[in-house]
Amino acid sequence: MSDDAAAANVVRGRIRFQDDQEMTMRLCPELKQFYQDHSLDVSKLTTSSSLSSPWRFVRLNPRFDTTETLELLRKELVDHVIDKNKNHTTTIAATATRTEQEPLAVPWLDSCWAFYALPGSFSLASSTCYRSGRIYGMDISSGAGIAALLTNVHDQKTATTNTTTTSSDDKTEIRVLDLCTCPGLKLLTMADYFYQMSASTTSNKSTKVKVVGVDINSSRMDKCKAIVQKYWVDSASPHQSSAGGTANNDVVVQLHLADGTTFGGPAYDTEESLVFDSRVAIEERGERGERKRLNKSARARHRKRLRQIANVEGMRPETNGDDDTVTNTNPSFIEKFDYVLVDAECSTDGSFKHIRERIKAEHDSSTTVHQEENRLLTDQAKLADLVALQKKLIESGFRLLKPGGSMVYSTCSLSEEQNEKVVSWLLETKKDAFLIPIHFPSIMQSEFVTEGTLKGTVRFYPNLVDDTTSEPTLLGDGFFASKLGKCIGASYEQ
Ligand SMILES: C[S@@+](CC[C@H](N)C(=O)[O-])C[C@H]1O[C@@H](n2cnc3c(N)ncnc32)[C@H](O)[C@@H]1O
Repeated sequence: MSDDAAAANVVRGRIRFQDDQEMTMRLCPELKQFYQDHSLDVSKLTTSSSLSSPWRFVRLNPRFDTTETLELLRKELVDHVIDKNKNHTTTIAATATRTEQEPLAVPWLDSCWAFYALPGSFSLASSTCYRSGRIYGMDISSGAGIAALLTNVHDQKTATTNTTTTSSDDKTEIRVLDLCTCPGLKLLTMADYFYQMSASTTSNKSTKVKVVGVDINSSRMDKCKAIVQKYWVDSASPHQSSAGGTANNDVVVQLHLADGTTFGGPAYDTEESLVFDSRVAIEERGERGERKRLNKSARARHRKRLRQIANVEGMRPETNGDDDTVTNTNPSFIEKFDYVLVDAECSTDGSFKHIRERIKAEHDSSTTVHQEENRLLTDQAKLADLVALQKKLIESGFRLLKPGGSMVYSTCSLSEEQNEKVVSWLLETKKDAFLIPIHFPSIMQSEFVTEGTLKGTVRFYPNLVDDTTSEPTLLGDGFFASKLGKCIGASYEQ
């Protein structure tokens, strides 16, 4: 075997090299060292175009008929294959594999999450299903993080029919917080999960769910608002909406433009931060019949309505339950949450898109943003600032978690400093915090999904293996996830 051929072999967590690429690009030495230190053998990298997943993952929007969406997707995939093969004389049936023509259900995640894999070459931007909001583009590793947060059983092979832990009949509201929410794909996954639960419930007593997203970045928040509305989170279904049907008020989505490290604290002003509420969007759509750009007076009414909601629900001093006296030196002024996601700002070094951009940045002086990102990994002072922010975010998320609730801390970094060490820090500083093991039995035997260096956490390494076989495993991007619980009551074992 030649050296190049040997390099093309994939071992755990390593990037696949293609020896037919002419141009070899190299990372700056520090960055190269970083990846080597984190199990990514990047001694030689090919052109940026080769550094991508064989798969593109999508999730189906439950507000549309899923059989219909899958049928439409199938047609789009066939067109895609025709397009790819149009310069070849052989027939499509002879050249296209099943995996190219079928949306493939991800076998290792419960089907309630509706994740499908499409060929990596399929363009979402030109897909009608995507443009009409029938499918979301979302990596499967991120999906696994949400499954870990909202369910106890994470793996398809062991999942039972009822995976929810939340549909207790005597509970009136489930509260979910996404502390770093933009652009909002995980927020939508959570809202959709509860939407499906409420749509399928047979109980007369409906469970109300509030999903609250927080982010500090205003341009990302604008994008998030657009995404939330694109996917009809503020409606039962696009068909029902255009036909004047009922909207879904059981799952409310709220967005706050705010600093997650102080959100809900004493000096915190909900009235200022609330920028979207799905109930207001539903009311406005009811008045106007369809979504249009708001004019000046409509914008003023919109602000007023949001303020009214914020006033009613916002600055509510919490009751002095015995749970808070121990954990909370910074009492919260909003009701606490059953589920908290802290998908923290990170150095993004596990993500395909960012790795690609990083490599380009090292060779192209015009891409200064990504050169700056590269420095995040190699400049110790910048890394320390980032870790300090992550600690504040995880601490804030834990402060806002109800005793008995669950929280996921995740990043798309492979760095221990930003992952296991942040979680260990929280466990050491909060006496009522404990780790809940995340387990995906069928894939954790694969070379790309392992337990983290902290027992019970999980690491997904970016999967660049061309596993487009008849029974592919379907793994995605680099990701780290940990699940934490909060003890109930003041007297607990340390
Ligand atoms: C990894 S991204 C989140 C991705 C998002 N969870 C999703 O699935 O679409 C991290 C986000 O954290 C936000 N962020 C950074 N510092 C923050 C802070 N102090 N408070 C709230 N959000 C913050 C960034 O603006 C960014 O949108």
